[in-house]
Amino acid sequence: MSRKILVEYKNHVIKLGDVLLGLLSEALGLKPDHLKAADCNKGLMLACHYYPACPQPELTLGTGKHTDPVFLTILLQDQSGGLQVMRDNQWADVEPIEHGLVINIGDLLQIVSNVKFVSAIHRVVANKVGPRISAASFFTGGSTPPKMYGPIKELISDENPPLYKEFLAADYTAKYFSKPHDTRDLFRL
Ligand SMILES: O=C(O)CCC(=O)C(=O)O
Ligand SMILES: [Fe+2]
Repeated sequence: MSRKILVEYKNHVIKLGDVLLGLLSEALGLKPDHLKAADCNKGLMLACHYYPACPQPELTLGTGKHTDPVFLTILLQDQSGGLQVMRDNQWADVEPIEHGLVINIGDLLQIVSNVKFVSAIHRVVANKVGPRISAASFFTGGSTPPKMYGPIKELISDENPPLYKEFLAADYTAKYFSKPHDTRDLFRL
């Protein structure tokens, strides 16, 4: 991707992120700007993936099973296929839709929503035909100045006590990359 296209793409992703966070705020019964005001639209990171053709796809995976340690992921995938999401304890193919984007709820949105939203468990299977290319845009949250995140106060009540403690988004990401197990559990109350 050329630098110019990348900057243009990034600007579109930021706009879409704001729209999505507005809708997600409303879905939580909050004001449309709630998640944006909490800097959930900040800290955009782009990861471009290149999966070469694999001679023995049954022996490996393109990307192992995981959840994204972020608020929201906007994923652009080519037409190869291979992305799968866990649904009812089974892997379901996320069929590529031409010019379509895949939106993933990440761990941080699960935590601030106090599990009203659940982060998507997904993986990418290897493929004999290739390469496959994808570009993932991650909203990792506000880090300058560092910001504490935890279940949103308005969503907490006696019937819905907080399920997580507060933490810095950057600490969450650091723990995610240093521990082999489910990072969401590390912040459980
Ligand atoms: O390549 C893909 O479609 C998904 C990549 C992914 O899950 C990630 O970067 O977190
Ligand atoms: Fe992912």
